[in-house]
Amino acid sequence: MHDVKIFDTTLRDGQQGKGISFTVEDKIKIAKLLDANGVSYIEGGWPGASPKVEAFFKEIKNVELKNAKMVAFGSTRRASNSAEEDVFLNKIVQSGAPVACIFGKSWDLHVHEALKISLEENLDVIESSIAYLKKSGLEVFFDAEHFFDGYKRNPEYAIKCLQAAEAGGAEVLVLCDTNGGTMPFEVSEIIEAIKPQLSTALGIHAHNDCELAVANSLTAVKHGAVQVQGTINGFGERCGNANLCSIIPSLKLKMGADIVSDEQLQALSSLSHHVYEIANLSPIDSQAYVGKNAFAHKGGVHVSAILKNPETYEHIRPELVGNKQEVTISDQSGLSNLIYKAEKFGIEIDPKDPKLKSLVQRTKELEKMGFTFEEGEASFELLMRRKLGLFDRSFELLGFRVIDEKRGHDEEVIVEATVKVDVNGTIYHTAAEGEGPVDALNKALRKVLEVHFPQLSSTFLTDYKVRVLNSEKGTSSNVRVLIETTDGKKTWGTLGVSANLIEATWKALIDAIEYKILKG
Ligand SMILES: CC(=O)SCCNC(=O)CCNC(=O)[C@H](O)C(C)(C)COP(=O)(O)OP(=O)(O)OC[C@H]1O[C@@H](n2cnc3c(N)ncnc32)[C@H](O)[C@@H]1OP(=O)(O)O
Ligand SMILES: CC(=O)C(=O)O
Repeated sequence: MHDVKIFDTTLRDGQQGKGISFTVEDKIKIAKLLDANGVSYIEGGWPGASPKVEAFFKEIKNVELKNAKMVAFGSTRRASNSAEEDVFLNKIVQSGAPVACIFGKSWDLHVHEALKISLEENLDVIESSIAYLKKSGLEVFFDAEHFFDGYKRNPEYAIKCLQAAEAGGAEVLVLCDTNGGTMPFEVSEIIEAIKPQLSTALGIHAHNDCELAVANSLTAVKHGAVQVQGTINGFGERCGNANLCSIIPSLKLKMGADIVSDEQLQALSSLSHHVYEIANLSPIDSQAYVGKNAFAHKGGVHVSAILKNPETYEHIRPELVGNKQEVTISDQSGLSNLIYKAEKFGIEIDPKDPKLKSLVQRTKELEKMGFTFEEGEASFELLMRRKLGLFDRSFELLGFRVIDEKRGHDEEVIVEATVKVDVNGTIYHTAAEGEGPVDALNKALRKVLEVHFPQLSSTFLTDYKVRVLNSEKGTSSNVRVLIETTDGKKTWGTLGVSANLIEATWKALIDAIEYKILKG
């Protein structure tokens, strides 16, 4: 495989995605991560477009980058002025970035409709803009905007635009699928058709409007492209840009391109999550390679096979990209799912133990009632231990009562819970007020339990979700309550199902507490 360079545009095109806005500090953090992860070029933004971009370029000069070069983005010059006079081209030069990437028109429609200049004038605009940046000492890439659409309408003119960029001295001619509507077979055909007419290296910049940006990028590389532009997690305008979190492992593991080291590849999942966190977005669990579910197995047939050999249902070992294998428990589980989980929980089992078969059945019955153990794994571990005779309750409930009292439209609700429990033969009766019924119950219960089990004092609820299961029954529907609890180090999920919201909550709460007591 020929040499391929990764060009990241998360900080420029990625930020053109709706809902994504990075501060200068965010951009510095991301640039450092990209550099550490082996990216060759980092496009920092369009100097002159916003003061934030200029502040970024000023700030990034103080950061020592080990792998990557900074790139300043912009457009070809305005037709009404020379390149030397062009405000934006001069902003690129002043940014201090050693590399410039400018976009220019290669679709005649855009020249006529958007720029409103002649086709000849546009060729001069492209060549003179690039020549000026080259003369200013920069490495220059030309983003041929709408190249594939332009080529399909007027191939001669689209090629002339690339040749004008070549004449100006561009180091790489980047073919842009700006509207994201090109098919991979078109990318193959068009690249093969233009190659003989050019002597400059090609790059690819694909958008994801047909969910093909990654496929188009890899196809372009297969046909000789030496630069792939994309963004972390595929952030970008409309449906996003080509996702580098898929392109990097595909290039390295499937196409043999030596673009990042093994260690950098292992940091990919973490890079993806960091960038989501900085962008204040929730990660997409089903994301290829780096998503939480990318190697999660649910069907019993799959789990049975991966226990024998993971290659049966995994296209790569998850550790190569810093991800991990997971097995979930559901109504589609078989004995193999349970065996896998038992090992994970540290429970020694005899696979022939008939209790396991009855646990598979019980799991399916509970799932039918509305339990989803995929999210309530701690509840499943307790169920498994109970079924195998490996778990005794730490306390017995003798009763609880929750009172909600409201005495007028504008009055606050007063909530009080009383709890009666037996701990090691001693009976306790406690009461507490709370912000709501869950809070009051939790407080009343903890008054007793934290005395006997001090480890509980470090635990608190981080999430509480309620889902109505059979909504056609209206207010008498079953509800599922999912609780997430943490002790600061570990987080675990528990659940309860009932037609009564308080009862469903109680079950989830008790499992959360029992789980912590069990784990010490
Ligand atoms: C495919 C891409 O993603 S390209 C990058 C797109 N990103 C952005 O646009 C984000 C940053 N942009 C901006 O902040 C602003 O658009 C600016 C500062 C660049 C320009 O702002 P304004 O001068 O107010 O112009 P406005 O945004 O209304 O229109 C864009 C202008 O650029 C011109 N233009 C578009 N492409 C090019 C090009 N390749 N070369 C030269 N001029 C171009 C348009 O014809 C239009 O000019 P006009 O005002 O004479 O009609
Ligand atoms: C240049 C660019 O961002 C595009 O054509 O999509």
